[in-house]
Amino acid sequence: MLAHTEPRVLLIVAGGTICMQDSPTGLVPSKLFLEEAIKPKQTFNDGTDGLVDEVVDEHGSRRSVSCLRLPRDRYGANVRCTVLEFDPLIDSSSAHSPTWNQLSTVVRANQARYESFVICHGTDTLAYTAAALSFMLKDLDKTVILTGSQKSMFFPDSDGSNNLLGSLVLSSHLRVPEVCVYFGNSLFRGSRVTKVSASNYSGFESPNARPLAEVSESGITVHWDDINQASRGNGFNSNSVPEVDSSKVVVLKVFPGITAKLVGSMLNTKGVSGVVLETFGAGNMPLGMSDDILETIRQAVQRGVVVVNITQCLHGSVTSSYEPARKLADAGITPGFDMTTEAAFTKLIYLLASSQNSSDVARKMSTNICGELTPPETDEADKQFASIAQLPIRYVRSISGRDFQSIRPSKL
Ligand SMILES: NC(=O)C[C@H](N)C(=O)O
Repeated sequence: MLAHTEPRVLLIVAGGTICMQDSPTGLVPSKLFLEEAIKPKQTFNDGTDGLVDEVVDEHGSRRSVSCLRLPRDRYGANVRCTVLEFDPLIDSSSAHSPTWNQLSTVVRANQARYESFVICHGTDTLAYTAAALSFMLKDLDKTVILTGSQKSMFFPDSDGSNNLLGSLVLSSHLRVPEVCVYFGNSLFRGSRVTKVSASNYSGFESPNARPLAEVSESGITVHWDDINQASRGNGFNSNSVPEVDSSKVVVLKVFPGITAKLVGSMLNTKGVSGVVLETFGAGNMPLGMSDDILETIRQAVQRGVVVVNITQCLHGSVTSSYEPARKLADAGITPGFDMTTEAAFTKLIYLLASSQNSSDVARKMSTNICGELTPPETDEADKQFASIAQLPIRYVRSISGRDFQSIRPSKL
């Protein structure tokens, strides 16, 4: 028989659809989330009444909060879940560096008392918060999982219960010393995710890195080899991470016909120290029409602005194959390889908060620091199939029942 244990998880509720109720002005976060959407559900509450716990909250104060005991699971554990609800709860479209600083501070301040952390967050900017925390908590030796939902847990057909329960179970049973996202039955690395659907229950993907774990009816598959185990240190220096400030970095998406004037207006904005340039394909932008763009970038880099080149494509990496990408590199742009916009943006913010030296920041932007980037030599982009002329055509019956028609059926 398995020993009876009570792993302790701190559930931090920051806001998002998962905790929203309808109002005359539209969906807004509800203060009744814990009392009316979580506590009455048997999967989250074995009926033990009156459990309380004391935590350090998002304002740095000690607060007495409710604690739930989950029903005994397959591994003999009654997970204990302490619930800290932020005040105010927010729609994540408003979340940026103040929220990231609060979340990082709460995890750090409470880390000694909990084995793991689950964060309920809106999906709109969940990928940004997950990436920001991946950098800000990279020395933490514990599992942090962000989750949310496309439909509120106040509605019976919500995906929230599944996402929340999965996060609590995975975080309390797997040692994954990373910031992760659990959504739609997949556990992703936090610095790799991006939101790909505004409504689908599988709303997130991690395009350039497979999930760390996947859940199906038959069980939980964990890709152990992919999980960061390296050099997380023996503990956690709570003074080691400065507060981050998202107002110092901008994202500029290149579009056909973009002008030097527009590029200049972003790069020369007062207070901007970093720019994430989302370019076409493998790192290109229209330089043929106007070399002023290169000159504008060169001057900004010389002034100490860090400019990072990432691709607008969901898959693949910035390379130096094409002339425009090489010219951008010669002008001082830093290749961000296969980082998502979310990872590049938050990494730049994090590095700028940690260092005054722009060439040091630029160098680290091209270096993998917590699994957010695939160095170019291991880039998959150039791997090719065998010639299509040599590939077998497999016979697949269509859903409508119509057979595949070949112009040479006898040869296939
Ligand atoms: N599904 C959601 O959570 C969307 C919501 N607007 C939010 O990001 O807070």
